[in-house]
Amino acid sequence: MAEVPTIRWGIVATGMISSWFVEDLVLDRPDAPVKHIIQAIGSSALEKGQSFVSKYCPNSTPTIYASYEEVYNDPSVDIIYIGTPHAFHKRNCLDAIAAGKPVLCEKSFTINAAEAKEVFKAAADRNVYVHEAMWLRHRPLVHNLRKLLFEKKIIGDVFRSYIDFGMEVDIPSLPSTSRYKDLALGAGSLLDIGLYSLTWAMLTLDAGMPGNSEKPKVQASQTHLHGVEVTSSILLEYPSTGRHGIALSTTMGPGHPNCFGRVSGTGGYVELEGVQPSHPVSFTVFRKDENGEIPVKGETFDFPRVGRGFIYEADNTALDVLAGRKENALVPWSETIRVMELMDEIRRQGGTVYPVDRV
Ligand SMILES: NC(=O)C1=CN([C@@H]2O[C@H](COP(=O)(O)OP(=O)(O)OC[C@H]3O[C@@H](n4cnc5c(N)ncnc54)[C@H](OP(=O)(O)O)[C@@H]3O)[C@@H](O)[C@H]2O)C=CC1
Ligand SMILES: O=C1OC[C@@H](O)[C@H](O)[C@H]1O
Repeated sequence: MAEVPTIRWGIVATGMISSWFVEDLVLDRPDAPVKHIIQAIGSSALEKGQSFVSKYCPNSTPTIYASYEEVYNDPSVDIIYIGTPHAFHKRNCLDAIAAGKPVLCEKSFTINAAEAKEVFKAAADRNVYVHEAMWLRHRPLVHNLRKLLFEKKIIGDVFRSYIDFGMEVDIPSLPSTSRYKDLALGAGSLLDIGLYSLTWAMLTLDAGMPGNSEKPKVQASQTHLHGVEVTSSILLEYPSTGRHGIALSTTMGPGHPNCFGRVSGTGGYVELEGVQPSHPVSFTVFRKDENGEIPVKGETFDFPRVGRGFIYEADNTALDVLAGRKENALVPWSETIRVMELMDEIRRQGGTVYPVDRV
């Protein structure tokens, strides 16, 4: 068997997403194009780092640091993964870039577009790789669907997409330090989960993205509870095609248990399936028959379920870094800025302000 290249990850923070990401990195995959090594872990406390390793990557032997700085400066680390809450992403990215390390940083990339631009400017100045970890954009399911929609025109001309991300979070009973409640950490449904609904809408309405994305017009409304934005309802309209997107997010209650969205076309529709828009597993195409009728049973396209699905993003990132690229082709810097600007506008209309917006 041909030797595959190796990449050594430095994981910053030991919360939920870091555990999901690391569990997928260490999956035994004979067909993986890259060998992923967990080289270092950075945490606020050594014991947290130790317990993280024994739970999520017990067969790895990373160096565990009680600071993030030491991970950035470890010469045996090839790339940094940032899994802190939104409000820390700018600082963490800037620190990693200053150490000359490539970065894969969780979504939302920053709190606002100004912060994202600051990070990309620093990356450009230092000639360092940076990539927003919008894992959805790396999934084969998404590429397959876009091909069917825009190349094969399987449902004719797409004219509308409806995407709903509902997740019940009991904000009143959470501690004030929770990332779901603390505005200083970036709490709010839009940055956390509405971003997926927006991304899905863009993926299914704009054939040109990410290289030649069209800027949609946006109308939005947001509701707040205890000062935290808990419901965002967004209407997108694409000027060149008239296509509409309805992108929804809420932490007030769960969404549909299996179908989180629908893409409508002149020749039928596609149902998007999975427990949440962040975890799509299949889609079903309902096409008009020769009589112009939509059959009751559609054609389902199912996709392999490998871990939680982070491997596609992880492999692509590793291949970028090993090839010396500075941006990822599926999530280029311009696309991250575009989405952050859209979310800034949605928050402006909806009345959601974070402390850093005022700086
Ligand atoms: N792609 C995806 O599917 C998902 C992405 N995410 C994204 O990942 C990021 C983190 O989310 P999640 O893992 O759920 O968050 P958690 O609260 O579970 O973990 C965040 C970690 O960040 C570190 N941290 C540093 N400073 C603070 C602070 N003041 N308060 C809290 N944590 C701090 C801590 O690690 P330590 O103490 O070790 O330093 C903590 O464990 C967010 O950007 C979120 O949007 C989240 C879930 C899924
Ligand atoms: O990215 C995410 O997707 C899954 C959710 O559970 C989580 O809150 C969010 O950050």
